[in-house]
Amino acid sequence: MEQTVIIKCGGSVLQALEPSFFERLRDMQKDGKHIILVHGGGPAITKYMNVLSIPTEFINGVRRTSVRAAETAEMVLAGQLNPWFVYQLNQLGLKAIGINGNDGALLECDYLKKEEWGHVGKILKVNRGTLTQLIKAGFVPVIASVSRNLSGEILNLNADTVAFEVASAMEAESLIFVTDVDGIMAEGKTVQKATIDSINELIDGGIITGGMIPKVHAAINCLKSKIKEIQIVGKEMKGTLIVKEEVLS
Ligand SMILES: Nc1ncnc2c1ncn2[C@@H]1O[C@H](COP(=O)(O)OP(=O)(O)O)[C@@H](O)[C@H]1O
Ligand SMILES: CC(=O)N[C@@H](CCC(=O)OP(=O)(O)O)C(=O)O
Repeated sequence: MEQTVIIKCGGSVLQALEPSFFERLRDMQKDGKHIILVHGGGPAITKYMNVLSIPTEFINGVRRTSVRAAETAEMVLAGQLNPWFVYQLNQLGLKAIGINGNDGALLECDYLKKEEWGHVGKILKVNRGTLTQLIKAGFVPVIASVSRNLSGEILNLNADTVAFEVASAMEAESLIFVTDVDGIMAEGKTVQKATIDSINELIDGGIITGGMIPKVHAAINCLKSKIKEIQIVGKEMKGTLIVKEEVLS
């Protein structure tokens, strides 16, 4: 859909977003952009898992998810953070509507690899019509990164991956990852422009680790699916621009 912008807000920053972020969304709307928000909530899921004495395990930024961890993820993402975020957006006049992968059959999912990852999902299809209808009705869809498969089992989805899949299905013009750091950092500084090659070097060199890995993988997949503009930014919306290859000027 023309002029669609996907903005993914990480759980690391979601509840610390500042008025300038919401103003930026309003400005984008005034410029005729269709906004779709995707949010995570990793730290809050971990917090509740600790309360419930459920062990936490991450591999390369992705949570290995037991049944109880999946139940906690659904409860926290769809039951707590999504309504909270929608409320904030509505307060500012953005006409937000909260959905998860299960609502309007938005995300067709199944197990990524059950023996290895447990209840982590992979997205088979994004039902573009659900989002298009909401946008046409003037809503800002706010997507929580959890869904169910056809048998009703809960699947925990990495929010960076959801953002990429939604951006790709909607043929979005840009995807912005908002996180708790000002983009990709190397040698103590923000990398202003990163290419697929430079990202792979930073991963191989152990500079990009943990939660940054699903983000850069999603960004690389975006480049391959022709999304023109991809950014990883902090709360001030400043950070790294990800481009296919560096053009020498
Ligand atoms: N090279 C890097 N540059 C920036 N952040 C990095 C890098 N490598 C690892 N990280 C980690 O990635 C984190 C962001 O990912 P994550 O915690 O999953 O955030 P979110 O909840 O926003 O998805 C940063 O806070 C930082 O600790
Ligand atoms: C499978 C998987 O890793 N799911 C994530 C879902 C939340 C998420 O992605 O939150 P952030 O955006 O804050 O990282 C998790 O359980 O933490």
